[in-house]
Amino acid sequence: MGTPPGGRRRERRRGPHLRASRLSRTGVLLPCSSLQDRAMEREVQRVRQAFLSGRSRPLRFRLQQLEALRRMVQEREKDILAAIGSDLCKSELNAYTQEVISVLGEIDFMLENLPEWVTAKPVKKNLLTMLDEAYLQPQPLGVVLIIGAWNYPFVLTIQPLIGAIAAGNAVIIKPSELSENTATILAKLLPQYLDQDLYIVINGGVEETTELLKQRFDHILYTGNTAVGKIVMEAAAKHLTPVTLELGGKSPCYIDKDCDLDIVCRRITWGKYMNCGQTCIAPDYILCEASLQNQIVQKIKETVKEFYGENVKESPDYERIINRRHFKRILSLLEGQKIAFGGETDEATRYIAPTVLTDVDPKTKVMQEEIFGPVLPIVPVKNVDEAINFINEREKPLALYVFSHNHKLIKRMIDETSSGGVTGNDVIMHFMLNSFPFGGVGSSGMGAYHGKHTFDTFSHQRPCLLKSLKREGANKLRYPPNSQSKVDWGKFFLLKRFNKEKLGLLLLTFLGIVAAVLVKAEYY
Ligand SMILES: NC(=O)c1ccc[n+]([C@@H]2O[C@H](COP(=O)([O-])OP(=O)(O)OC[C@H]3O[C@@H](n4cnc5c(N)ncnc54)[C@H](O)[C@@H]3O)[C@@H](O)[C@H]2O)c1
Ligand SMILES: CCCCCCCCCCCCCCCC=O
Repeated sequence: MGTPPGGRRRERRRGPHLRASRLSRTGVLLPCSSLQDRAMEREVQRVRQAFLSGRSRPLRFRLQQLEALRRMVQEREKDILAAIGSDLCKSELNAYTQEVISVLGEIDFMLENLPEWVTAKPVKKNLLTMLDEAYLQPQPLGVVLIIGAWNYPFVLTIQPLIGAIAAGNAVIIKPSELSENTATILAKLLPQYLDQDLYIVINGGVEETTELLKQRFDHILYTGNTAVGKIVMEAAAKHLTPVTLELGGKSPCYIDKDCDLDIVCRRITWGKYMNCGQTCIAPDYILCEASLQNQIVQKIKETVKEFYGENVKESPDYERIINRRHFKRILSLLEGQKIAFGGETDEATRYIAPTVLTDVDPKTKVMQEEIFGPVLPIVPVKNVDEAINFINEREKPLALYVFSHNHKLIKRMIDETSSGGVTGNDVIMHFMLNSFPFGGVGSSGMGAYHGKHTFDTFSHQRPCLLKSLKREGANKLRYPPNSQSKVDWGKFFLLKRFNKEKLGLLLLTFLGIVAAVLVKAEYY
């Protein structure tokens, strides 16, 4: 079990940390001044120089760095779990299953598949290129910036890093300052295991992030809220830097009458109250027929007792809200609502009990913003049609959940709505399958990562066509002066069409057969 949240004492510690406005990299602290701005620029330059040295590119080097990262996680596991524990009041066991497992799994997956992914892939050729070499070569983008989130501060920062290293990039990692213990441990450990010039950690708050975003990167992957996502994208646009935005939204959960409510409520309770509701893909609210409401409340209540015991506050499996700002924000969502159970809070420890709200009016505040806390509103709807309309009238969510024995209903819900990802008859679990791209759509984000998708996000698929300086006769067809005969040849080569009235038809046909045979021989 990590250090319990220190309430006011911890809040005070975080204040000066931000005001000091320090750029800390491997323990380097700088004064708050324009000197710092130039220091930021120099740091990015230093990383770029390291990238330009070319040493991040060889497969052997990437594999070594990934192995070193795995060693770091294994050797310093206790320190990492303690840091996550202190930030979110999370037990070591939960920190391990919710964060460390995914990181280790992702590293293993990369190590296993990277040799194949980095290999150039031949592409299908046409008649114009049949004698040439044509392939796609994945190449690193350059210097990428990863801005991590605080709610799963380890996995949401390190998982993108794994793919960025695998793709051969240099990386600047900016952990969230809200999860300050994890940010500190990352700044301490990563330079001990990874190349210190290619992969650096810059810690700081809004001021440092703002300064960092003025620099030029070759890609930015940001995880966090939609408002800051827009700031990141605006800053990136100044340099035409591509972005991956892993944002949030209100992920709906539709419960059909035809289902096993015991199991449904157990799965929803797990996904909603894990990490005290601070999960980007947690079910945000429930849509169901009014007749189901009371049963759902009763079953979630029973499950909460089964999971966390009589006294949730004492459970090692129940976390706390990250800071006082978010604690107060969540409390304000309860105003005027019918609390079916839960609702107990403790400001000193930022505890909010697992809470369910019933008969929630969609116009109230709790239905206007992502909750990101352990509060579960139930909004009654007449039927699945109304549920689909309800979802489609709102911003596209990061996740969608639908529970039913009726497979056709689940398929219909998928066909007629849009969201980043979907899990049918469960919650959260699509995050755990790394063959899926993880990301949002519309206001819940753009781009995606996990597994090969992270490698692709941080790679440029470079089309390479290698010709010979011989065979100039055929190339003359495209040089001026143009003629009808050249156009006919062009049609033949590119459109596989030829003018039947023209002489030479027989010759073209013959050439076509020869070309087809050659292409086949070249391609297979
Ligand atoms: N899609 C995902 O994978 C994913 C994962 C985790 C969280 N999220 C989303 O993140 C949100 C929760 O994050 P939050 O809203 O509590 O974050 P927050 O408001 O607490 O701050 C997020 C970060 O943004 C930075 N920031 C704030 N203002 C800034 C500015 N003007 N310029 C530059 N940087 C600035 C802060 O330094 C901080 O590190 C939720 O919407 C959640 O769904 C998404
Ligand atoms: C023992 C079984 C292991 C299964 C573990 C499932 C853990 C789920 C962890 C979910 C992490 C979710 C991260 C979501 C990102 C957005 O906030």
